[in-house]
Amino acid sequence: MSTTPVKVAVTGAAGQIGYSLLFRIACGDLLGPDTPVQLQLLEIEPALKALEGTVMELNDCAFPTLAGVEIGSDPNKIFDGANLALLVGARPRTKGMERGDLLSANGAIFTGQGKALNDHAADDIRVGVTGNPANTNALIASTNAPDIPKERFSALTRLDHNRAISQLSEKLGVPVTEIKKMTIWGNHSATQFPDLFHAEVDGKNAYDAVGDQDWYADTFIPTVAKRGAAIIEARGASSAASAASATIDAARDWLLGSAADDWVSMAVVSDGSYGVAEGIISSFPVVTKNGDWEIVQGLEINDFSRGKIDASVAELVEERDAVKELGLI
Ligand SMILES: NC(=O)C1=CN([C@@H]2O[C@H](COP(=O)(O)OP(=O)(O)OC[C@H]3O[C@@H](n4cnc5c(N)ncnc54)[C@H](O)[C@@H]3O)[C@@H](O)[C@H]2O)C=CC1
Ligand SMILES: O=C([O-])CC(=O)C(=O)O
Repeated sequence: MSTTPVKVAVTGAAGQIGYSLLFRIACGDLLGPDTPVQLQLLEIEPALKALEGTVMELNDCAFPTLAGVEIGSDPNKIFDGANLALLVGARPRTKGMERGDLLSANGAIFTGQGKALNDHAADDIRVGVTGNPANTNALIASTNAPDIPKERFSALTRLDHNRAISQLSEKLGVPVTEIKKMTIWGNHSATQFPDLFHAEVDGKNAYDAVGDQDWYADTFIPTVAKRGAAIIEARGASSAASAASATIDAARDWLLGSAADDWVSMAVVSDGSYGVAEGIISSFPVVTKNGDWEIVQGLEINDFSRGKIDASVAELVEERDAVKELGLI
């Protein structure tokens, strides 16, 4: 095992996603069995007592990869020297809300955290935002961290990506391992566009394998895009273990690389590719390597996809304008 621990900061550590995420990171699911991790956990003051209990449990697991745990409510201290920051801490929506309704409640969290990351994180910092509305919160954090390259911020659409794979696997009766090149475009919201036109099932085109435009448009897309709401309806609380799992998948692939015959969905700063407004944080198909990502280029976008991508991008532009109005960026 290498000796220098990777410092992983997690915010909202006492929340429900945190309760799953911390144990997965600590046991090596993020960086593998040979890389020790130091957890640096941020919570608001009233939640620190509960977090102390979680830390007791982390210690009780005696994970060989867990080098240490620090907790606190000051982002300037908790982000000090962090190599990876997973920004989960934010209010979840409840029944009947859209994630965008959380902008005014959660947006301000990401200004202060962006500044603290800017001033204290390690030079190689990567920042993954899970807290909703994730894309625009990532934009707020990035804008408030002008010294950190914009490419170091991403928002989580990997849960949507995994949901799309799972739904397709169920429909076609194939294992999830046979499904490659899934893409979520746009916002982590009900306007997101899960794209089957470029996905593959056992090497063949997924849209053709389904062969049913009505199922694609009227069942698959809304099921994936509204899965978060369906889980809130069923569980009475928003998805937690699956969100933690996707947060791990996304960070692991970003740092360690995506598979050679596949790509992943990540919301990253747009360079204008595929006509997506420059500067917003929108989900694309990306390949990753050593902590860097590249948008997959050259995919043909048909009229159906164009309309869906444009609608989701329009929503992101509206969210950007709203947080500008609120003085957060
Ligand atoms: N992008 C995605 O795919 C998903 C995103 N989410 C979002 O993740 C966020 C967290 O969800 P849960 O863990 O279920 O919520 P939760 O309410 O169980 O936990 C959130 C935690 O964040 C803490 N917190 C609040 N303000 C903070 C601050 N300024 N600094 C540090 N910690 C702070 C709270 O004290 C709480 O412990 C929500 O916004 C939720 O909507 C949830 C599922 C999927
Ligand atoms: O739906 C929500 O509010 C939580 C979330 O982001 C998801 O499950 O995708």
